[in-house]
Amino acid sequence: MAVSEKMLPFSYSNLEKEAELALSKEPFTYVQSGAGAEITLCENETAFNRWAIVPRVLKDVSSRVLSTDILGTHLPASFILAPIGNQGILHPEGELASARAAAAFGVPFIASTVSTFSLEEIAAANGTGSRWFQLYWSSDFEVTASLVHRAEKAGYTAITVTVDMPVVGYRERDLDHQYFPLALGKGAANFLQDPIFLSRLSKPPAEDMTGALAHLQSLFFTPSLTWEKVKKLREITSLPIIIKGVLHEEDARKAVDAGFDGIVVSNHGGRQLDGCISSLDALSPIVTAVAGKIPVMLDSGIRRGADVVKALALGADAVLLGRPYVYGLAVGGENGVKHVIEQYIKDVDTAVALTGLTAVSEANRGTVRKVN
Ligand SMILES: Cc1cc2nc3c(=O)[nH]c(=O)nc-3n(C[C@H](O)[C@H](O)[C@H](O)COP(=O)(O)O)c2cc1C
Ligand SMILES: CCCCCCC(=O)C(=O)O
Repeated sequence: MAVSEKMLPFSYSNLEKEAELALSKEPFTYVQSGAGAEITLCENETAFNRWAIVPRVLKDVSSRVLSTDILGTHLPASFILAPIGNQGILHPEGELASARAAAAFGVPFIASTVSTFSLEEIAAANGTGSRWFQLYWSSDFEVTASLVHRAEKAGYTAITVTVDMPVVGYRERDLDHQYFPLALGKGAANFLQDPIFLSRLSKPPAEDMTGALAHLQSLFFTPSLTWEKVKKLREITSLPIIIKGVLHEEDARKAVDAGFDGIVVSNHGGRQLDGCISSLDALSPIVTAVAGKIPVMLDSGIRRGADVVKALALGADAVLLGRPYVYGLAVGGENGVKHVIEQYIKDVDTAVALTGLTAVSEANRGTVRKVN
């Protein structure tokens, strides 16, 4: 029986196990692992267990609204697919398969700067679906601007700038394997098709791929990035700009003051600073600081429908789904991602009904209680 015909797992843990069977150890570890001792990776999930939903009964939940709109983008079940780079290490169709699956359900897809396929190829696969572009700020500003302009032209409707990677996290298990997909060229498509990037090379990639990838590595990180510099994005795009990777409420205030349009509370799935706060624990002070001025989204640790309800109850406007959908990709390509999306929609719907809500917008602080 072909993988795509097999019954795909419903539980996150079985999906992860199937992905492990489908992949060789290096790419599987790249997705599964976190930084350091993986305390934060683990905390991202256990933080959800410290909150319990306190359901209401006899509320007539026969009709339920799961959708929300964020910055002009419709989210059918209050989640978006998170930017995940290098998806070609998981399946030959990589982001193309994920973007097609997202479009089939009308779920927005965030394409990473370090995708295996270029943002134009992903846009073509996503078709009439909705998509945002995730930006890693390049130390060559003209390359950054070029990526943003290409994203605008290709129908991306928001820019999500990830700010939690001034340097890469100390990912011990990837170091053990000496496995770095960016260095292998698995996330280079956007650069190798960029006229400004290409103009910087002394030889075209076809003649010197090693040199092209070395140049990419040399401009990829910008540890000198500041609020002042990132504000320059406003001068080069009229699209909404969302800051991803905020954990401190003071930074959330700065994002509002700097005129950004949204925040993603995220610790990058525990892949950057091990020992930092879980996203869920960071959420409430940020929601208070932002005071409804801009949307607040959350990722890192969303594994089931009840997690979505808990995040919304604690003030998130929507969530990003990360590892689960790329495990689906590894196990079954486009069908695998479709399966995961379908199950999350059903699971959110079930959790909403059993919480006693008729719409996700009804989730509030009274929906949950801190239990330990
Ligand atoms: C394999 C992998 C690659 C990732 N690549 C990116 C990326 O290119 N850009 C980005 O902003 N975040 C990236 N992230 C972080 C995700 O967007 C998201 O914050 C994280 O997956 C959330 O944690 P969770 O998957 O455990 O829920 C990546 C995460 C994983 C697991
Ligand atoms: C050199 C590290 C680049 C990593 C880009 C993808 C990503 O964000 C990740 O977490 O992995």
